[in-house]
Amino acid sequence: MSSASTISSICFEQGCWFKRERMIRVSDKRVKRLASPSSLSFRVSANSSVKSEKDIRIGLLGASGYTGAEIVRLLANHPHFGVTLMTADRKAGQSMESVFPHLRAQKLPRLISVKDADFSTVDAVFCCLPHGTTQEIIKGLPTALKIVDLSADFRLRDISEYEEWYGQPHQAVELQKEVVYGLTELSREDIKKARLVANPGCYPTSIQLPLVPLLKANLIKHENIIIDAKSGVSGAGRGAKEANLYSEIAEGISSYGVTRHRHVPEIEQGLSDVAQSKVTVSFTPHLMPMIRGMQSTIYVEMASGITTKNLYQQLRTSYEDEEFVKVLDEGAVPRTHNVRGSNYCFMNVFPDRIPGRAIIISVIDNLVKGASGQALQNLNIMLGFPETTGLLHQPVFP
Ligand SMILES: NC(=O)C1=CN([C@@H]2O[C@H](COP(=O)(O)OP(=O)(O)OC[C@H]3O[C@@H](n4cnc5c(N)ncnc54)[C@H](OP(=O)(O)O)[C@@H]3O)[C@@H](O)[C@H]2O)C=CC1
Ligand SMILES: CC(=O)N[C@@H](CCC(=O)OP(=O)(O)O)C(=O)O
Repeated sequence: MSSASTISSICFEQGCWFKRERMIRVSDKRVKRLASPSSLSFRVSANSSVKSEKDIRIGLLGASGYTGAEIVRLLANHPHFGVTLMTADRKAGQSMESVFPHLRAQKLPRLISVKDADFSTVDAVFCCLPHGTTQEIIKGLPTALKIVDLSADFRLRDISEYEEWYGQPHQAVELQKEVVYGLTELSREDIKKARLVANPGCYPTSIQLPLVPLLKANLIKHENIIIDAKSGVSGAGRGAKEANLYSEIAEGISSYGVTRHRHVPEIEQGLSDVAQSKVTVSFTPHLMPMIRGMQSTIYVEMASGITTKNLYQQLRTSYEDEEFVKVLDEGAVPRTHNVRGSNYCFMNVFPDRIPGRAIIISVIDNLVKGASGQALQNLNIMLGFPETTGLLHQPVFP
């Protein structure tokens, strides 16, 4: 690491001055490359003449979708990650500005097909492809790359469970063994060492964040957990589907995936791991007439002798040092409006009218903490940057 001292430029970030080499804790090889004066200035991406002055080159697979665009938006405020490679499917060949005019202020490479991408020109990849297409593609990427996959393709450890719930054979069984499930606040140490992180689904994020600390502390029962969850329509992606037309969504709500939503095994996997026994949940998602936002309302039975004050205190203690998970003041009701556009999860606990039961409400923005924000939080950790880098903006209200 001795060459790191040759790049000791001073940076101001999140209220502190850092020497640049303190923030870069990647491999020796990487630090050497960063130390070369020419590599510190401009780099040309493989697929266009766009250059990035930032020192980590990011590839974005599925950049023309909602989560891809959200990563680009967030990276505008990241001092180190510059997007130098972007792929699309139907929109390959187009400029990002034509697909997402709100991102026009950024200098971005043209969208290309995955098959034309040169991955030797990037340091890390966010994979924002539909589930079912991702295993095959990730399997072919250079092993030196750090990858955060936003799809569901690597979230389930049990291959047969994946095949049952996703209805297709797993294409990368060997790779699955090294995957770290990236619910950031609960797996930080593993994420630091990971090469491939499976970013959690939006519903599983909003549900596991409140339930994991309570199960770990044995404060709630493993049975009769009922989850009523609601999502904005952007959760379904940008691809055209009849069910997501304005006339189908506006002025109404609809349940879907009743009894068999594919997030059930992901939620149960996470909860069972901490409970150290099988936890099952009743989970019903709903589509709401809103663009972004997600609320999970969770009904639990408390362990014998436990009160909602105990649950509240446990959550407050668990998350007191967390930047992005906030347990609100007692009695305050979390609202999706208050986390919109941000990486926050707001939660609270309420006593049910029925003795022994509690109601937990958790809200996130499905596109940020539920997808792109948490993915950026994870890549920051994987590359040794402060995990809040590029994520400290305030929610947009209303
Ligand atoms: N939306 C959300 O709130 C969340 C999404 N996720 C997951 O993140 C991933 C991306 O979601 P989202 O951005 O919403 O999806 P979108 O449908 O908005 O975008 C999908 C992207 O993948 C590209 N694509 C589609 N099919 C293929 C293919 N066969 N080969 C290569 N590229 C392809 C599309 O290109 P083109 O536009 O050119 O067709 C587009 O860039 C999904 O796996 C989703 O489940 C996870 C958490 C939350
Ligand atoms: C509203 C809506 O359709 N939401 C998606 C979940 C989005 C998400 O988190 O999904 P992945 O597991 O696909 O990454 C769904 O229910 O399938």
